[in-house]
Amino acid sequence: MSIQDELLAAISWAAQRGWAPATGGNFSSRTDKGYLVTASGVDKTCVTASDLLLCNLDGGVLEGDGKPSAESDLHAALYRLDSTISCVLHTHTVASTVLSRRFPEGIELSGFEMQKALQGNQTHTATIHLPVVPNSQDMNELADNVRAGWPMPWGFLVVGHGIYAVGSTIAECRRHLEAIEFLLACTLEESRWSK
Ligand SMILES: CSCCC(=O)C(=O)COP(=O)(O)O
Ligand SMILES: [Zn+2]
Repeated sequence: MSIQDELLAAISWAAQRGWAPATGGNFSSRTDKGYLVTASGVDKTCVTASDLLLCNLDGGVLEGDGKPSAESDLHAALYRLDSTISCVLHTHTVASTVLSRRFPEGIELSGFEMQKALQGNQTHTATIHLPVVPNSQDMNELADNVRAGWPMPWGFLVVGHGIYAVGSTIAECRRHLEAIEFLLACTLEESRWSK
């Protein structure tokens, strides 16, 4: 499968799960010339090849019509920051939005078997830290917030905004995104126990 087709499949997969409501979310994959990224403001449930733009690593458009994602410069910053990142998938979900507002200093996870889906983890007994960074409409500032907490091998949350998952392949990035979302859904559910 081509990178373009694999990225389109990942976008459709995420959007069908309701993780990209109201045009929220943006998705990209590294290519030999830069990265392919979703156009801004498109309905992510029906993205086609014409909704993808090819950008260079400074975020400049090389090919494609329309405007790249409003958050394209953050994708570019991530590809520049870490040469092992080949895919960035960003979603807006209820669990990530609520928990990033509740825990802006980051989220500790332990005891979940699903932690092992996050690269480098072999046991549910470890305590792992899911980083949360402050939101900004300025992508340079948002990228600075991410750089301040680097490395973030699976991705991070942005306060009141959503999940940015990263991976060395599109498949790994999908696994990280799904695992993070699952772990956050469990954490949100558990927060109801004390009520
Ligand atoms: C509709 S949600 C606000 C914008 C946003 O956070 C997002 O992820 C989508 O922006 P894009 O320009 O990539 O469509
Ligand atoms: Zn967003």
